Amino acid sequence: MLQAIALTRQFGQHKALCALDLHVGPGEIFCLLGPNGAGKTTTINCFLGFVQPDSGQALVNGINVQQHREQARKHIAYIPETVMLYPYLSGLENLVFFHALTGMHHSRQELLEYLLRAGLQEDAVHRRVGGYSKGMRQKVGIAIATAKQAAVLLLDEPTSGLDPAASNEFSVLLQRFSNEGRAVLMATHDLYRAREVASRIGIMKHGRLLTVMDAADVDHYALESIYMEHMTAAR
Ligand SMILES: Nc1ncnc2c1ncn2[C@@H]1O[C@H](COP(=O)(O)OP(=O)(O)OP(=O)(O)O)[C@@H](O)[C@H]1O
Repeated sequence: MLQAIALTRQFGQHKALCALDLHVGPGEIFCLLGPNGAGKTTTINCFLGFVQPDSGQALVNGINVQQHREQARKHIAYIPETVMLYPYLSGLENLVFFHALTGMHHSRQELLEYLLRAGLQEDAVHRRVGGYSKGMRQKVGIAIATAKQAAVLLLDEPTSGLDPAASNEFSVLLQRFSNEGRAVLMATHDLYRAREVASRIGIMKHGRLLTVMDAADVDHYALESIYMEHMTAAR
């Protein structure tokens, strides 16, 4: 569903991505770990078509993003670290607005149900988003993503700043995405959450994917230890 083939991108003299190969299949949750500047966001931005690779390919459902950006984007839902919403509109009004942009046509009632399924409290649905917490805004983001019914979900540090309960609820929602056969690629600094939710975990550094492991094969301590080994190694 998601494939990076020798994805390479340089900014000035700096190599942000060095021949990155990555594959995320249907129903998989792939968590990308790595220090600041490792290239996680650049990878996601290549799949979104925000960044053009110098060489290599980013494929979404077999569609080359660089050649057919709009077509590829139809298959993608994206949740950034901070979901940008209209503060003077309610959660439901935001969802109605952003959903209309996808060209799909769910009824208001159906969209309301998407919001509730994303975990937004019923009494918040009609309140202005300006008064929402970060976790509540993320839930609207999840509802926008689920209502789009995209095959692929891209997330860039979606749980940063969420309290543990909200972060846990977020994991449950990701699991639901995965159970529906969607592919999920999530960049995160949260080793604990990655271990909890991922099917596979990749560690990036200096634009390279250093290792990929099945989450089931490591416990939290082992993951932290593998991560630290890579961070302290010369390369
Ligand atoms: N538009 C840009 N112009 C110049 N350099 C950039 C640009 N985008 C990314 N970079 C550089 O590419 C490298 C990788 O950045 P990227 O944002 O992909 O890292 P990251 O792993 O997501 O980091 P973080 O965990 O801090 O979000 C960094 O050195 C960054 O400064």
